[in-house]
Amino acid sequence: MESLVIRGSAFTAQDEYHVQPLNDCLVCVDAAGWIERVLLPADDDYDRVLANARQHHRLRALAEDEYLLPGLIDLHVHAPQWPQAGLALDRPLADWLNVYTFPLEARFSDQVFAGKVYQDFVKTLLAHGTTTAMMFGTIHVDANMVLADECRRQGLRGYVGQVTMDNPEQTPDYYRDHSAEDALAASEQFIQRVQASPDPDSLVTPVITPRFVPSCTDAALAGLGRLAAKYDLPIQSHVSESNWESQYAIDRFGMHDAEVLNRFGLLTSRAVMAHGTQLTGRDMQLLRKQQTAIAHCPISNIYFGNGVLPVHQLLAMGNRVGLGSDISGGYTPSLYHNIRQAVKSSRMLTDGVDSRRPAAQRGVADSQITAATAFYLATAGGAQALNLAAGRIAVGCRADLQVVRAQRMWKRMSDADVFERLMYQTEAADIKGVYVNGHLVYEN
Ligand SMILES: Nc1nc2[nH]cnc2c(=O)[nH]1
Repeated sequence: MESLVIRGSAFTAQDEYHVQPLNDCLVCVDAAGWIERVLLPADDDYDRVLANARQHHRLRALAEDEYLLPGLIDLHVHAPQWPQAGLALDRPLADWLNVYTFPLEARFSDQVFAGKVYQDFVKTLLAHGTTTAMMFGTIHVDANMVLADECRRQGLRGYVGQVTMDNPEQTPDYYRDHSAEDALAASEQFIQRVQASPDPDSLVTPVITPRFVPSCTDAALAGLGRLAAKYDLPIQSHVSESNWESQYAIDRFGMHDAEVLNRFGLLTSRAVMAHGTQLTGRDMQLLRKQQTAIAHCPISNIYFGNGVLPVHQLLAMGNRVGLGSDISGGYTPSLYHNIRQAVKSSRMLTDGVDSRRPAAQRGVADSQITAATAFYLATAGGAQALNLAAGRIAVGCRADLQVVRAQRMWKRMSDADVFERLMYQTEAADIKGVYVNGHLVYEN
């Protein structure tokens, strides 16, 4: 017997390029939080299930201007950077890290401060329709436990990483793991504490998190590769984010950072690498071979990326791609804003931006993506990257869902028009309810 039935019209990604509208459907959620049936009005059981849910007060009937969508999956976000979202984005990456980001992250040695920030941050993600987030924490085990606990308390599906950064040449004295051994011990301690904490809904997963190649010694990278294999855990890092970062790996290792990460066992089918704007064709093939996903962070990439990720080409090659807000390289926690930017950046990549060149030589042909593809990245693509049964309104997926109110529905619109309106105009105020594992975790 279902414990919740949601009646209304819905949209879900059918594949990388198409959206499936589900008009006036019933989404039936079982007691364990899985979608067990999706019924359309023409289905035999529809009237019986509807009447039954009504009778047992298990029905949520959406208003005419409300739509059901899968919860969004943020594949790359730095939780401790929430207090500086929207600051200092004119600085180059290395400068932004040293002057703004490292001093802020160092403050998370204070658990009270961590508690304040993480409570607000988790609430804010849910309020923007994000139901799963893959997050960097800091180097502090206790503060990362505060973040893990906050995810469980508020009902966010959280992938939480104990950050490793032990290279004295690229990290400041006041914010660094003292040695590779210390860093690995802290990571293992965090893994064991998360895994020992009660978590009936399996909401929190620890993540192996080398910050990026420059901030880690060889010993730390090698040890993290071993820990990921020992505990069979997801991995997150940055890859080829900027010209500077790419060149750094070439200077230190004589190879690209994707190859470095692979050499240390850090490119696996459970790994998610952020940005990738400077990946070469060979790097992309390596990621595809390893089934390592890329977290596309289109807003952040404008500031730090020195280029646009060719999403269309990556999907056509069979690479796994999802979407990330990259708070605070990106200024907003809204994946809706990132969906829009993903489409806009892809169009600029196609057309090029220097109008002094002949039109045919300005851009990279056939790079544009549609809102349907950007929505795929933020839902089903993210779920695939995490090997998670979620991100779609379909039988066998977790009931991670959001109810969104569409704006200005004064004229009859096709399903395609309604979908596009939702992608381009949804703001946090329009998100009326959010479910994770079938539990209502946010209501507006
Ligand atoms: N965007 C971004 N890139 C990084 N590279 C290393 N650390 C960071 C970070 O915090 N944000």
